[in-house]
Amino acid sequence: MGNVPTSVKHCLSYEQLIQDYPWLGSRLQEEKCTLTHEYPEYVKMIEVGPRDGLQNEKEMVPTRVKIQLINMLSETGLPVIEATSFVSSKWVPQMADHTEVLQAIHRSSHARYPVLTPNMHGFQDAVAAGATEVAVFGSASETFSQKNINCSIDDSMLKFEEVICTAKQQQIPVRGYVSCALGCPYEGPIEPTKVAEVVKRLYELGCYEVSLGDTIGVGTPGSMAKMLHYVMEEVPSSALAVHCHDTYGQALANILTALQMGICAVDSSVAGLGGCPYAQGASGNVSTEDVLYMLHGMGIKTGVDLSKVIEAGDFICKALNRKTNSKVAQARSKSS
Ligand SMILES: CC(C)(COP(=O)([O-])OP(=O)([O-])OC[C@H]1O[C@@H](n2cnc3c(N)ncnc32)[C@H](O)[C@@H]1OP(=O)([O-])[O-])[C@@H](O)C(=O)NCCC(=O)NCCSC(=O)C[C@@](C)(O)CC(=O)[O-]
Repeated sequence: MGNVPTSVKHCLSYEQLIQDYPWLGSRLQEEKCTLTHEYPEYVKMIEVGPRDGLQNEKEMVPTRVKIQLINMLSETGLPVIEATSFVSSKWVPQMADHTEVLQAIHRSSHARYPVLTPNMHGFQDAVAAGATEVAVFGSASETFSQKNINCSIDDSMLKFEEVICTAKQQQIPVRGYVSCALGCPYEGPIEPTKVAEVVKRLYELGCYEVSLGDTIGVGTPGSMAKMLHYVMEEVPSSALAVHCHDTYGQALANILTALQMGICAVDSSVAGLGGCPYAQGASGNVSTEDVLYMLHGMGIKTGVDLSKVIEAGDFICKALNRKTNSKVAQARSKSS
């Protein structure tokens, strides 16, 4: 460690920081205690890498690679891993192997494996493939709804209602997404009241949790706080999650803002993979590694092993011949 420049040392882990600067220990410990009064003690991490992270890849990712990625993520302690989506392979060819993926993964008894199902067709295929949890995905933008799922917001709600009612009868939990919660690639800014209305509709239809998607990563702590203010007037914070893309480098700040406002469920993607096929310019989701590093540094529990997530990130980046988008993984590889 002696020859490592200070700037690099600053990139090392929280634990390493305390080891290198023992006098900081008590101060950081005090900060940790103060912070946990304001933030949740536990945050549920929803890993969306195998689905949102991979759906936009131009080259087909071999099915065995997807399976191994999910198996590695299952070893990390992540409580939720979104495995794939049952959408049209004409629209999203990368997810065409959904059945093989879902049937071959080793499911951990500690994790859940939701899959996306936009309509009854997808829901029935998913259940036949062994899905035990599904997610419907709507939008707060009319144009995005048309481009993404080929129907209006109102029509999408009719399709979701059918899925949710049938899922309820089969005791299958349904999660909901609302895309464009902080901006749309076609319509620009979206009124927070419109976001709140769509979130409320999904919640009242029976989604146990609704994830607020900053689909193109244009949000800031200011717009996140404003949007959440309106949404939380309609739906309790315990039924909300945030799903931030990092296009403008605001994702961690936006997540922190959401935590301050009582949200304790965060979507993220290993190695920061991702982008949406119907959202030009959307960069990857916030990386799971970076969110974990922030939360653990604040003394917030997740039950997830950061080192094992970094290993899974290394694996998928090598398979895709890609550099990780995670700052934490980059810093760790420089320091090792
Ligand atoms: C929604 C559909 C299926 C409607 O697609 P459509 O063409 O409007 O559907 P349709 O009902 O008119 O049927 C046309 C054909 O598609 C088939 N079909 C119909 N449904 C299915 C299905 N589920 N699976 C497989 N096939 C299906 C159906 O059987 C028929 O086949 P044909 O008779 O012509 O041979 C289509 O628009 C689609 O697949 N869109 C892809 C949407 C998608 O996956 N987007 C990316 C995920 S959303 C996202 O990334 C955002 C999020 C969630 O991460 C949050 C955020 O960041 O904001």
